[in-house]
Amino acid sequence: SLLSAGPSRFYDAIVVGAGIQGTFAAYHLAKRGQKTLLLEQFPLPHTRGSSHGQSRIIRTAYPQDYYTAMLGEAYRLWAELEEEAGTKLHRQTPMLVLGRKDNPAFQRFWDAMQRNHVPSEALTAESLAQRFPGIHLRGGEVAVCDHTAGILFADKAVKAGQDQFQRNGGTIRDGEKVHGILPGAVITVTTSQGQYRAKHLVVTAGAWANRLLAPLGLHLPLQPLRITVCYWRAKAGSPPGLLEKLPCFLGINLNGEKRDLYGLPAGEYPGLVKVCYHYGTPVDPDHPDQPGSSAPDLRILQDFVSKYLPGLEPEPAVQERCMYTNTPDEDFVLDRHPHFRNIAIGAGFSGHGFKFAPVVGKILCELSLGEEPSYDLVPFQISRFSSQLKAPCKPPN
Ligand SMILES: Cc1cc2nc3c(=O)[nH]c(=O)nc-3n(C[C@H](O)[C@H](O)[C@H](O)COP(=O)(O)OP(=O)(O)OC[C@H]3O[C@@H](n4cnc5c(N)ncnc54)[C@H](O)[C@@H]3O)c2cc1C
Ligand SMILES: O=C(O)[C@@H]1CCCCN1
Repeated sequence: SLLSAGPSRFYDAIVVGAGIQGTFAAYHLAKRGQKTLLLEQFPLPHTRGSSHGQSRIIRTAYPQDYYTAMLGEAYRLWAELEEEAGTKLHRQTPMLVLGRKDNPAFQRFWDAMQRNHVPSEALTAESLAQRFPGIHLRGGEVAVCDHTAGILFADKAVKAGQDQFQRNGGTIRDGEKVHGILPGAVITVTTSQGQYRAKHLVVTAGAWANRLLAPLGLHLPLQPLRITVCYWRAKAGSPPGLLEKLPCFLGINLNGEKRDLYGLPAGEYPGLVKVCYHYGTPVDPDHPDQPGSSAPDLRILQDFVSKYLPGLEPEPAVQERCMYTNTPDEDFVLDRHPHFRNIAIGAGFSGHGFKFAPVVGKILCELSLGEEPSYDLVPFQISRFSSQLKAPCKPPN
């Protein structure tokens, strides 16, 4: 029974899912003095979710002001974790936003960067060619450089967050899968190994979120996608240092693509540049190897690399796998369960959530404790989906 199981079965808060978001939710809860349990289905560290690998982009450039507004605090909290852990978790490198001047999506970036005074600089194709000779733009394309950007060391960051969580008194139980959540003033969580109780719960289950939420009457429009992460080698005879001198870049609708393409300079694999397509194949997170081929994404990438990064071999040298969990508008879900208000949900990070994790974790901590969140969460509310579905006609402008 629960009683005979001893006091370790009772917590102030439980967090389900130890990716980067759950790790930071747990970290903030523990720092706030909450006795917190972080549960993870796989033995840690693992590579079956969305938070593994060595690098993620951090940047202030965002088309939507509500993301840029979170980034000031995100940079500060990342630096705080670096300080606490005594490890470097990022390195600064400029990020180029590339696109056609007349492209509306590119203009939204550019306008927002001006509006929000992001330290940045516009580059013509000619000045870009001088500064970053590895990138070849084509007619009508320009670049704007975000000088605040950098690369987060993803695996190290997950580990550092979990270490600091434990240092603040938190408990991690990995290789332990949550099977059921029984809501109430005191919530009961049933796992592959036992039962735990807590007054506050955070669900940060990545691509598996709906598996846990559906039994609680919530079906979020989340689409897990399999992403092929590709690393590319310089052609024999390319100028030495070419790859290291590349910045991060985000190509908006380049080469006629509907989705963005992006890249990171060599670092994790010496001599290999990471260049990927910001989309993938719908996937069941428990069977990530099943049908649906990544060939179309690869062809998109090869065509892009051969035209825009001609110093690279047009065949990827290394391929890895990762997952996105996309919402229809690609905005996150940061909200309480509509009926069970002591359950906070963080989901649908849509391939751009890593940089925000310290702030996301703080928000989820506040939501789970029933506090007023530090940010306006309207863009992230669950109710935006139900109104979309219910409204038979467009609301008046
Ligand atoms: C290729 C790629 C590139 C990206 N690039 C960037 C970038 O440049 N910048 C950026 O900011 N973001 C980027 N992202 C996005 C970012 O990595 C994700 O938004 C973020 O990692 C999502 O974290 P998460 O904690 O929500 O999910 P996850 O890391 O998947 O964590 C969820 C965890 O919950 C666990 N879990 C699920 N169900 C259960 C259960 N029943 N019981 C116990 N545990 C459970 C899972 O095992 C998993 O560990 C990228 C993502 C990918 C894939
Ligand atoms: O969040 C980011 O900054 C990147 C941009 C490119 C696609 C992957 N995510």
